[in-house]
Formats: sequence, C-alpha cells, structure tokens
Amino acid sequence: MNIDVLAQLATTLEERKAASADSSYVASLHAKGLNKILEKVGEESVETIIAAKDAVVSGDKQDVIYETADLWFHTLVMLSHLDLGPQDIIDELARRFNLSGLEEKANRNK
Ligand SMILES: N=c1c2ncn([C@@H]3O[C@H](COP(=O)(O)OP(=O)(O)OP(=O)(O)O)[C@@H](O)[C@H]3O)c2ncn1[C@@H]1O[C@H](COP(=O)(O)O)[C@@H](O)[C@H]1O
Repeated sequence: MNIDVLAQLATTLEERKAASADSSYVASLHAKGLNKILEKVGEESVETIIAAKDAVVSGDKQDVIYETADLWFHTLVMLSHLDLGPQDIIDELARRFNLSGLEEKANRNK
C-alpha cells in the first residue's frame, strides 16, 4: 500500500476545510455537516457491498475498486470532520500487528 497517497489526500482534505463550498466538493460536505457526511459513508458502504456481490457473478472487479475508493474517500472526510486522520487508523492497525483477531476481540470485552 502506498501510504503517501493517504497522507497527501489527508493534507488536501485539511486544506479544504477552509475552502468555499462552491469550489470544493469536500468543503460542501463539511458545510452540510456530519450527518450528510455519514449519509455518504452509508451510501458508499452499500454500493461497495453490491459491487462485491456483483463481482462474484460477473467476474469483473473494477466496480469493487471504484466503490471502495469512494468509501475510503468519504471515510477520510468523516475522520477529517472529527479532527482525525488516516494516521490515527494506521497507528491502531499497527498496534494490532501480531495480535490474533480472537485475542484482540477478547481484550475488547475486558
Ligand atoms: N478522492 C476524491 C473523491 N472520490 C470521490 N469523490 C466525489 O465523491 C462523490 C461521489 O458521490 P456520488 O457518486 O454519490 O456523487 P453525487 O451524486 O454528486 O453526491 P450527492 O449529490 O448524492 O451527495 C462524487 O462527487 C465524486 O467526485 C471525490 N472527490 C474528491 N476527491 C479528492 O479530494 C480532493 C479535493 O476535492 P474537492 O474538494 O472537490 O476539490 C480531490 O483533489 C481528490 O483528490
């Protein structure tokens, strides 16, 4: 994975917080507020699921890539709206390295 792309995108997303909603899609999402951003995350989640199901039938995975990119992008806008960024998620995933999913789940319930 090229983490630089996420870092560069995160920098752009931070800049867009101060941009005009007329000139920037990201700024327009921030202007509409968290509920609109979450609506987009939900929409793109469903579209990703449908693309994955369709890919099993058609064998064409291009839409899975396209819809997952839309989902990641809107998730990054959500994180930015909450003053978080991809590095926070990468740090959490790194923390889980070498920790079995079963072990990690057991720790959550403690
Ligand atoms: N990676 C993306 C990106 N991926 C998807 N999208 C937009 O996300 C939207 C996808 O949602 P939909 O298909 O549902 O679009 P829609 O129908 O217009 O949305 P609604 O009206 O239903 O809310 C489209 O408008 C896409 O253009 C993105 N918009 C921006 N970026 C990045 O963000 C940067 C800043 O963008 P601006 O803020 O627009 O300058 C860009 O340079 C890109 O790097």
